[in-house]
Amino acid sequence: MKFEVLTIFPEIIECYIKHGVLGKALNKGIVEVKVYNLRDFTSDKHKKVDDYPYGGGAGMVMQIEPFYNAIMHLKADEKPRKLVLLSPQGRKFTQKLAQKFMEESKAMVLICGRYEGIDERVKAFVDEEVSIGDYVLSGGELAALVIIDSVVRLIPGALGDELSAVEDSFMKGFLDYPHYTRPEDFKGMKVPEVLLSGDHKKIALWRKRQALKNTLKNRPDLLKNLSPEDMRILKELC
Ligand SMILES: CN1CCC[C@H](Cn2ccc3ccc(-c4n[nH]c(N)c4C#N)cc32)C1
Repeated sequence: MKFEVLTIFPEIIECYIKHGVLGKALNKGIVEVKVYNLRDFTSDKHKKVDDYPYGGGAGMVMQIEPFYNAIMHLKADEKPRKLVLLSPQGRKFTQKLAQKFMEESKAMVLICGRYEGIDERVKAFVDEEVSIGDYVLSGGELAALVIIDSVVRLIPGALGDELSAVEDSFMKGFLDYPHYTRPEDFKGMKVPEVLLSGDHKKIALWRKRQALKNTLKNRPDLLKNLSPEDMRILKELC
């Protein structure tokens, strides 16, 4: 899968993608990320990308020309790609949408604005407008990284043999169970006995109960379409 990112801060993207699962997926050739600086698609000597808003108001708005020039440059190879604009006005990004992007797109262009936003006419050249959540960020780059990270995790082989995104919370429809590692006793805070028992059936049941308990407490909205067994466990918790 190929990601092409349009931004005025390429370093934000370039720094993050070197690390962790994403860095390994890049080294394996499972994913490719190319970052384009929108200033390289300007036509003035000052590489200007913003201007005052028509109609007045605070702040600056990003001009359409650098976005248009960059998109036309990418489209010159005539390869199919999904163009995604990151914006607070977009549809909510969820695990389900990450799965859809992974399944349907061989290449994605992630378009990152800054300032007060971008000229509305850019939307005529994009396929999707996506928001990662109901809070205001300073630009689209963090959102682009969230999308890249969550989509790459779903690519077969990206997590390595021992791990799988299938086990990720949100994929299962509820939150994750608690995790513990050494030491067994930290200042009197002990690891739950069941995790030391070696009884895998008991451990699995304990983890399921804890996951459902966490979900009931923090994200009851996720508790839909539970299996009869999970519903039985949930009822015991209520
Ligand atoms: C005061 N203004 C308000 C509107 C947004 C301005 C900053 N900005 C400029 C471009 C841009 C792109 C995405 C996001 C963003 N914020 N929250 C999310 N979930 C996003 C996503 N995806 C934010 C952005 C600041």
